[in-house]
Amino acid sequence: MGTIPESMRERVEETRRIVSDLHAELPRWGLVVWTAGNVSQRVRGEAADGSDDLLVIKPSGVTYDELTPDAMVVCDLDGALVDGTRSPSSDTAAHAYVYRHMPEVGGVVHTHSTYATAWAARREPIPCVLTMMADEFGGPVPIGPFALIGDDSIGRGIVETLRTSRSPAVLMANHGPFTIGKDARSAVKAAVMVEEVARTIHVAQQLGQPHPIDAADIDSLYDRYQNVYGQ
Ligand SMILES: O=C(CO)[C@@H](O)[C@H](O)COP(=O)(O)O
Repeated sequence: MGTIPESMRERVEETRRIVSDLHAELPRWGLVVWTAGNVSQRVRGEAADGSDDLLVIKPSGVTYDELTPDAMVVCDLDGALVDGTRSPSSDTAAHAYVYRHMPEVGGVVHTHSTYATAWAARREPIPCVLTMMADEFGGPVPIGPFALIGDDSIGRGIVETLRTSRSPAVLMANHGPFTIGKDARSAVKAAVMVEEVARTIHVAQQLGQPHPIDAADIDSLYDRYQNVYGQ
């Protein structure tokens, strides 16, 4: 097992608190059952290429009411355990792959939220027919390839899909949503929003054919929301 560099210790402990708190948002927003979801955040090291970055993630199979900052696990970007008393999430390899190949990403979330996962089961991208989708996703929410857990397959599928999309969410085929963000809070927001639009558009489709939004309007909405909205 590696060690946390002295220069990163304080930021790692703060990230443990952040990631522990954000896991409580998954059941709060109805995104998980039992332990079926995880949140991680990158802790940047000293190396310019990010090779000494670390990630903080939940321990595998632990229910959300048992999670505390001290229970959070620290890994390197190969997914190897650096600090922690329990095994890291079974999705750690996927989170680590995303951090290695998308240096701008600071947070990753995975859930099996019902409506988004139903779209994943059908391998159907969520069409951009809501202004909320244009705001948050800049277009459709794409489908990633079917990939088995256990190696870099899921992470590779996430990166290959999101590299060609403005969306911070990808629906991995027959599995469920993975989301990314500049930090873990942004990735949790994307997980909440992808479940919301998956539900709304599912309802809309029960009533008829949703009307598409023109590409120019999607661009305008996305630009405003990403660069003007909020504080
Ligand atoms: O999708 C899977 C397993 O197939 C995982 O997302 C688990 O559902 C959550 O695993 P842990 O984070 O508790 O290891």
